[in-house]
Amino acid sequence: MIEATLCFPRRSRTDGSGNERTDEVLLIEKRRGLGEGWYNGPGGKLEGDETPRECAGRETREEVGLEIDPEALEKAGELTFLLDGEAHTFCHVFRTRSFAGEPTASEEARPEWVPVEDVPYDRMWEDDHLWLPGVLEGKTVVGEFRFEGGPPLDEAEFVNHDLEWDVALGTR
Ligand SMILES: CNc1ncnc2c1ncn2[C@@H]1O[C@H](COP(=O)(O)OP(=O)(O)OP(=O)(O)O)[C@@H](O)[C@H]1O
Repeated sequence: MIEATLCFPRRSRTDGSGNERTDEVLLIEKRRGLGEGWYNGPGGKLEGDETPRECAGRETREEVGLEIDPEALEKAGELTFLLDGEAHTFCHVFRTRSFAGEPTASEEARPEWVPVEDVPYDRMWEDDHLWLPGVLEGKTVVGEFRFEGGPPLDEAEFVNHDLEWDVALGTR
C-alpha cells in the first residue's frame, strides 16, 4: 500500500478597502502523474524513513516552493483509498496557516490561492467534496473510499465510502 500526504496551506486576505476578508486555501493543478489535470493539495508519497509531516513539508516545498515547518502542520485527516477491494493508498491530511515564501509553479504543479467558498470540486478527485469542506472548517476526519475498475486509481469508478468526523488523530 502507498503511504502519502496532502497539505492544505491557508491564509486570510483583506481587500484594498480593508472591509472584505477572504479565507483562502492553496491548491495545485497537478501537471503529471496520478490525478493529472485535477486540483488537489500539494502532496505525494513518503520517501525513505521520513514521517508523514516531514513528507507533507517536503512535497509542498518541491511542488510549490513554500517553506513549512513540519511541526507547524496540524493533522486533519486519515483517508484510505481502496481499489478493487484492496487498500491502495493511505493518505495523511494536514493543514497550516504557518509557512514562508510565495507559491511558484514547478514541473509537477501549478499553485493557485482559491477562496474556500470557491474550491473547484468538479475538477478534483470525486471523493474530495465529501471530506475537504469539513477539513477546511477545522474538523478532523477518518474516511474510507472504495473505487472499482482500475488500475490506475484515477480511471476507476468511485463506488462508496464511510466517514467519521471529529476523530482524535495521532501526532504523526
Ligand atoms: C482517490 N482519491 C484521492 N483523493 C485525493 N487525493 C488523492 C487521492 N488519491 C491519491 N491522492 C493524492 O494524490 C497524490 C499523488 O501522489 P504523487 O506522489 O504526486 O503521485 P504520482 O503518481 O504523481 O507520483 P510521483 O510524482 O512519481 O511521486 C498524493 O498526494 C495522494 O495523497
